[in-house]
Amino acid sequence: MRIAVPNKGRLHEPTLSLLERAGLHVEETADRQLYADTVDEDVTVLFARAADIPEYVRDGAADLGVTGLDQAAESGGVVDDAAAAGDDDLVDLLDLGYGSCRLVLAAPEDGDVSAVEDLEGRTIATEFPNVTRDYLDRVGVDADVVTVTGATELTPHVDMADAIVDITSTGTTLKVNRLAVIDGVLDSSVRLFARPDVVDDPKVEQVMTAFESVLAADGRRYLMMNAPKDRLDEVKDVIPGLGGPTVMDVEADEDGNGMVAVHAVVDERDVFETISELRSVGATGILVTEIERLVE
Ligand SMILES: Nc1ncnc2c1ncn2[C@@H]1O[C@H](COP(=O)(O)OP(=O)(O)OP(=O)(O)O)[C@@H](O)[C@H]1O
Ligand SMILES: O=P(O)(O)OC[C@H]1O[C@H](OP(=O)(O)OP(=O)(O)O)[C@H](O)[C@@H]1O
Ligand SMILES: [Mg+2]
Repeated sequence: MRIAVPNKGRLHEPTLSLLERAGLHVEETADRQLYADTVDEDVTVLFARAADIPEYVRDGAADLGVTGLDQAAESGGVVDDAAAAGDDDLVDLLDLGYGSCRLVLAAPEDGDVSAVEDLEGRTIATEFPNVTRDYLDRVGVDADVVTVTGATELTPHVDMADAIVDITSTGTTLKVNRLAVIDGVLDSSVRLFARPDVVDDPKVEQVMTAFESVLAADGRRYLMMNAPKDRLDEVKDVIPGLGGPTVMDVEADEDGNGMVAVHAVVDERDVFETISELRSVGATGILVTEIERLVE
């Protein structure tokens, strides 16, 4: 099975780190190599440009792809439900959470375009012509779409376009180019995409479970402690655990009081407060560790 992942750009590093955390270590390769093996002999990684990955998956060069929803939507149909997928659609299997950005319609701050309706018969420049045309159809506005391959923000200032559809995240690029957002076109983040015919493959489900386990571990911590047996109920009340803590008998303390070891998964935001509460109900030897993966 082949997974296509970004070969460079902002999505490259976080994707490799996700594969690593998911237990799919990618074997070292010389720079710019196109393929790499992983520790799983059935899984090969194929490095491609983020924008090309959807096409690699649709064509069958890869079975799975990791890239932005914006790129997948630009290349053709994307569905959430494999049962509803046409042959040429991609199935959006999993939101991997990073690469969050928005495709927006923007126009010069002091210009005469303040709503999409103002663009009737005018020109929009973008690196995403298909997403832009779909959007214009949706809102019922007839405008010309000009495709550019970069520096889109410049085009309204050189009379190439009246507005643009482009990626924004912090908003800095739009601001320095004196462009104001007029409408949202698409919310994007990095997803795991599959071809409809491989969705039920056990290997695909295995990769999905591995990725999900990494996402589930994010923001969670593992708490371990000893507690007096007779105060266990109070300890349990304090821990906002995942399906209740695990409790194991341990040796009695020097005074012969029964002790238990308590393990629990907690939200990292709760750790600070939980620890002082645990101490106040008699817990000792409290240990907090990171979780690499969590299969719920
Ligand atoms: N500013 C941003 N914030 C968050 N995500 C972004 C941002 N810009 C782009 N992305 C996401 O990353 C994807 C790839 O963008 P990136 O800039 O890494 O590659 P690229 O521009 O295709 O690289 P290159 O042009 O060098 O090949 C985009 O399709 C989008 O999903
Ligand atoms: O809202 P902001 O945080 O300013 O981010 C938006 C900018 O980020 C991306 O460019 P990138 O940095 O990838 O450069 P590129 O044009 O070379 O791809 C995108 O094309 C926007 O220009
Ligand atoms: Mg870029």
